[in-house]
Amino acid sequence: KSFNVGSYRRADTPQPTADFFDTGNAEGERLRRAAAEAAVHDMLHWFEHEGGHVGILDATNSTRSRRAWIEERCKSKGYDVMFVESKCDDEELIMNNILEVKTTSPDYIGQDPEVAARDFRDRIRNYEKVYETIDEPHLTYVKLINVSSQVIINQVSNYLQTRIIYFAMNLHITPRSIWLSRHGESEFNVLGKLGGDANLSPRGMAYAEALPGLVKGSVGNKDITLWTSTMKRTIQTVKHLNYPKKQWKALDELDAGVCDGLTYEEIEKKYPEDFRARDDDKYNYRYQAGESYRDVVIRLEPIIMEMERGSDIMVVTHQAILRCIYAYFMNVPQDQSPWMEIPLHTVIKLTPRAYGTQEERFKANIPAVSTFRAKYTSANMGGETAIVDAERVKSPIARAQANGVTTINGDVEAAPQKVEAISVAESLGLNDDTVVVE
Ligand SMILES: O=P(O)(O)OC[C@H]1O[C@@](CO)(OP(=O)(O)O)[C@@H](O)[C@@H]1O
Repeated sequence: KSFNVGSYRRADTPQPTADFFDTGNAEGERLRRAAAEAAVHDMLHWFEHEGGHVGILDATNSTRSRRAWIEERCKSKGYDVMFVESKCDDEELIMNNILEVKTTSPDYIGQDPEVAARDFRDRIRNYEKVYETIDEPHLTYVKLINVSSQVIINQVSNYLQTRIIYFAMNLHITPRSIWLSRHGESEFNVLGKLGGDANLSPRGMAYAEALPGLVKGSVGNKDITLWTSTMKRTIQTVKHLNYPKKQWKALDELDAGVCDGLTYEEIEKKYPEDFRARDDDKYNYRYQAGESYRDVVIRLEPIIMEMERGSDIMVVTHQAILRCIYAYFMNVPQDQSPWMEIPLHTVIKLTPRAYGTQEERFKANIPAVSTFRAKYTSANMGGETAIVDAERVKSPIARAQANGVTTINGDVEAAPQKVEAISVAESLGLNDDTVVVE
């Protein structure tokens, strides 16, 4: 979990000018100190009382005294500290950073970009006055110079620290985008069956044909690389795209083990306990002889690392895999990520920026079944929780879907649990125009 001192400071001082960061400004110093103390306090509280494991204190800890204070606060509670310093003296990189900050930082929203750029330069000068690069021999640190053209490490002693170094070395700041799509609708999707290695349905093939046109506008002349899983449905989906292609086993769909090839309804009948257990904790539930979302996240590590290292990439893969990749870039909590709706026949474009990832969606006008199934609660039976769950999802169609009705471009098709779907739809006040159950 990240504790960004800037956002604590913004609670009092949303858009300070550069003078605020001058150490001669007593009030600025006091407020900055208070923000840092609040962030450290919350981080330690999170470790002690909320089961936190790895906290990131995101701040300009750029003096020896500040680092000593952080070390003392953490060590006194028994927590290890590792510092990551990003040092930059390459003028071009600094200019790029200023451009990025003035367009995306909440400190400069709504301001004249030129004024923002000048102010940020002055702020850097104020930081420089007191800056002491990290070189304390006893501290654990990684120092990245000019992004990662030089990397200095010190007192590294455990596995997690080496992973952090590896990750930091793969980061870059060259602008790029990532296009994500599920494969086109498959024959298994139409039947409601999980897993397998089915071919695309005729509508899935139509999506494959439409894909070049769908991405053309946003990809333009960029040299993108196309990644798929090793499964037929993703390979068939990229058939008409003319970019270099690479297949990754690590992008194959979550392995449903003994449930592979079954529908959700069949699983519920055959393995009722498993079915419930998965709904209770979908992130951690591991299919018998198969995988959990947690397992998938671990096997995706090399993919994520390559994505961080690389340039423009389009990834065509599966529902569960896309949930994990999307959650990584969009910061979706673990317990929510397996329940996200990632519709078929839609391209999601993600553009990582300094202060968060921008998202755009391009929907092909080709109908597809919905493979989304909501958590099994008494909501499915139209009970009290139906109301709670229904409020969580916004539109009437999404509400119907969340309760087991499958949607095709506005028409609602055969519901897996027809009777429940009708009663839930009625209890939600959906009218005949919205819900058609065959
Ligand atoms: O974790 P849940 O929500 O079951 O979603 C994963 C499922 O999505 C599916 C579709 O239902 O992916 P896919 O589109 O790759 O076929 C299943 O194969 C897979 O088991």
